[in-house]
Amino acid sequence: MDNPSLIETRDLTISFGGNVAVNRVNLKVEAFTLKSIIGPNGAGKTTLFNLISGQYRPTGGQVLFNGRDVTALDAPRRTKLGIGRSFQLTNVFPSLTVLENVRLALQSRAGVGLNFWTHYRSLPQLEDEAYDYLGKVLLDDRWSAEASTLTHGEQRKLEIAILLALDPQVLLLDEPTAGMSLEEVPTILELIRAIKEARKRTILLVEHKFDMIMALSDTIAVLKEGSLICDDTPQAVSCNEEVLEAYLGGGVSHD
Ligand SMILES: Nc1ncnc2c1ncn2[C@@H]1O[C@H](COP(=O)(O)OP(=O)(O)OP(=O)(O)O)[C@@H](O)[C@H]1O
Repeated sequence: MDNPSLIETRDLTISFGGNVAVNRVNLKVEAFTLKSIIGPNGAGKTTLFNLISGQYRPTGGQVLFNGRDVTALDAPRRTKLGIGRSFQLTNVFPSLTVLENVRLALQSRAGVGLNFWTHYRSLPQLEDEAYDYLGKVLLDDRWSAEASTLTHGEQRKLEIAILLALDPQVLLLDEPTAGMSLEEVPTILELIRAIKEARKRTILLVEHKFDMIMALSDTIAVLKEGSLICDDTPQAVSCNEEVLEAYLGGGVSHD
């Protein structure tokens, strides 16, 4: 038998009241590739992410990770398996410094937990490593700042550094550059490109920035009103009639 896709959804569905936000979506994400999920506003992109990461339970269908059915697992268990998702602020401790936040992620990955004292010897090493992760998102110069004092763009960078420090097999990036200044965007773009080119991680990306999607994606999945209407190479997607129609009729945001 062929190797299973790293992530697969089968007829994945969720409704909120009468509103079917994700409708029988069959998606395959191959290991070490970057797939973007696009679609007009309200198409179900973030909801699909929440279903894959375990934040939402589907009303129908399955999520498989490495061939294993993980539909019944909650988000922390899926994170442990290797499905990592950055959440705006929910995994940032506002009163700790930027460096401490990343160090905590490294400690949780290493299973060191929050007990600093019994493991004090490893702290300098973890701090060096945390500092390196901050360097990757160009936030090292803010290492000593309290997280609550960061600008919106800096907070997003910190979330990405935390996610990288957790070292998941799959990175779910939901609009990683949202709220960033124009000068900050290229850093994140280059970081995602470097992660992709290292071919050690699999990336699922929701983005509205079209140029970024075209430049980075191996494949692009297009959602419209909760349904998957196309999943193909950037070139094929860009000339797909149904996709063009979905956007022309659906009001794509060009931010
Ligand atoms: N917790 C929820 N309760 C009720 N409805 C929800 C919930 N989460 C999502 N929805 C609905 O699901 C649909 C899809 O929303 P979703 O945020 O996934 O779209 P999106 O494609 O990410 O949109 P955008 O590009 O604007 O971020 C919308 O109609 C939204 O109102």
